[in-house]
Amino acid sequence: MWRVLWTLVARAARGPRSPRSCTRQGSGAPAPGSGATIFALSSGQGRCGIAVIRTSGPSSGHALRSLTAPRDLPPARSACLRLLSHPRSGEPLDHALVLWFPGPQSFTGEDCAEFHVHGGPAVVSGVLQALGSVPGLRPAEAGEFTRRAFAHGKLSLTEVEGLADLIHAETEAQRRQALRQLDGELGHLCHGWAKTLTKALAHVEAYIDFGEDDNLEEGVLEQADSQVRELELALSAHLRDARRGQRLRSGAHVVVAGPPNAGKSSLVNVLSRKPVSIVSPEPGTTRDVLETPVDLAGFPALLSDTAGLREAVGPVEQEGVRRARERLEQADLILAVLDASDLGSPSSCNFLDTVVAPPGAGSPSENSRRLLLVLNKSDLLPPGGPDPRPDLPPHLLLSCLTGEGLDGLLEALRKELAEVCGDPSTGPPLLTRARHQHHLQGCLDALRHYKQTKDLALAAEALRLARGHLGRITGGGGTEEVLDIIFRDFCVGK
Ligand SMILES: Nc1nc2c(ncn2[C@@H]2O[C@H](COP(=O)(O)OP(=O)(O)OP(=O)(O)O)[C@@H](O)[C@H]2O)c(=O)[nH]1
Ligand SMILES: [K+]
Ligand SMILES: [Mg+2]
Repeated sequence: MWRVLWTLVARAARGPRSPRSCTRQGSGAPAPGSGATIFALSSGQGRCGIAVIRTSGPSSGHALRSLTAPRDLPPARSACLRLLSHPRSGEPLDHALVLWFPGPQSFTGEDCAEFHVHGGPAVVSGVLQALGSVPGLRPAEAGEFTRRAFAHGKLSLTEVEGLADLIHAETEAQRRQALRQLDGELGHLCHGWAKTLTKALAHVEAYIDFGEDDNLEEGVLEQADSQVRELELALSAHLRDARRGQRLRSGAHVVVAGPPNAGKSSLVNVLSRKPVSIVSPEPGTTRDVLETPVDLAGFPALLSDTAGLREAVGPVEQEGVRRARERLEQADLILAVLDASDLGSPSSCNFLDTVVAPPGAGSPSENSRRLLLVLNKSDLLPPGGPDPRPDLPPHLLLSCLTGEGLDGLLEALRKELAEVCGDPSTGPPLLTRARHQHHLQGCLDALRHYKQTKDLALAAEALRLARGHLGRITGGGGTEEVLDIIFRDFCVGK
C-alpha cells in the first residue's frame, strides 16, 4: 500500500495534473534579453574609496580578458590585482582587484566578473566605457542582475523581495525582517505547506484510482481531511497577522493627538529629532495633519501631528479638527498627549472621555485600539510630588522641555510597535506584501471549497488550486506583470 501511495505522492508532486509545484526554482522563463552580457556600477554613485562594477552573461570572461590583457582569466572566485586598460586604445585605466565567477556558481547563475576599482568618477566612467566597447556587452537595466538570478532559480520570488527590502531597509526591525525573508524563511514555510498539500492530494488521487482496491488501506480520505484541517489552521493564524509584516515594511501609523497646547507638536519634534511642526504658546497652532517618517525605537513609523481637539473657533480650525479625528480612525497606535498641569480643563476632560477612555471601550486590554497616554509638561508639577491623577488609565510622565521621561516613552513605544508590526527577531516569518496575503487567502478559499465538495475529482482540483497559490508566493506564477512590479523596486546594478 505505501508503495502505491508514495508513487502517487511523487506523481502529485510533479504531476501532469499539477499546475506548478512549489520549489525554489524561478519562473523557468528566460531572463529578459538573456544572451546579452550586462554590466553596471553596483556600488553607490559618487566619489568613494572603492567602486564595484560587475558583469553577467556569456561574454563576461571575454570582457575580463579584454580589460586585463595580456593576462589570462584569474582563478575562479579569488581576488587578483590587475592593471585594467581600454581594450581598443590600450590606455591604462586603473589598478583593480578583479574576480571571476564562472556560472552557475555565481549570483545570477551566469558567468560573472567583478572589477573593484578606485571610486573616482573618471575611473568608474572609464571602465564602464571600456566595457561598453566590448562586443556583446550592454548596460544593465534596473534590477536586471537579480531578475537573472530569479530566472536561473538562484533566488525565489520571496527571496528577491527580501533582497529589495534589505536594500531599502532604514530601521533595525526592517533589516531583520528583510534578512529573514532573504534567507528564505517565508519560502520554506510555503514549501512545507505545499508538501502537506501534495500528500493530501496523493491520498485523494489514490482513492480516486484505487478506491475499490483491497490494496488501499482504510482511511486515506480521512487522512487527507485532517491534513487539510491542520493546514487551514496554520494559514488562518498567519493571515490574522497579515497586516503586521506589511506595517513593518511600510511603517506603522502613529498619530499624536490631544487637546490644544498639550505639547503634541513639541513631542513630534522631539521624536523626529527635527523641527517638523511649528510650536507656539498659542492654542490652535497646528491645523493640518503633518506627517513625517521616523525611526521610533528601531521600528519604522509614519508620525502624524494633528490639530488640538476642541470646539473649534473658526472654519479653518474646524476643518483641522475634522481631519485630526479622521486620522485617529486610521491609527495603528495613538499617542494621546495631555498637559499634566492642566488636566482639569474642559478640553482635557473632553479628550479623556471621548478618545482615551470612550464609553463602551472596556479595559485597555480588551480594547483592540492601541493607545499610549502621555502627561506632558511634568516639569510644571511640584518636583517629587505625587502622581497628578492616579485615577487615570496607565500613563507616562514626560517633559518635552527637559527630556525627562523620554527613555521610558521610547521603551513603551518599542513594546507597542513590536505588537503592531510583529517582532522580526522572534516568531514565524511575516507576510510582508499584499501579494502574499492574496495568495494565502486564495489557498484558504480553495481548501474551504475542498471541504464543501462531495465530488472527489473536484476535491482534488481544489487541492491543486490551493497548491498553485502557494507556488505563486515563491515562484510568482511566471506572469510578467508581477515580476515587473517586484523588480521595479531595484536600482541599476542590483
Ligand atoms: N513647560 C513646558 N512647556 C512645554 C512642554 N512641551 C511643550 N511646551 C510648551 O507648550 C506650548 C504648546 O506647545 P505645542 O507643541 O505647540 O502644543 P500643541 O499641542 O502642538 O498645540 P496646538 O497645535 O496648538 O494644539 C509651547 O509654548 C511649548 O513650548 C513641556 O514639556 N514643558
Ligand atoms: K500651540
Ligand atoms: Mg501643534
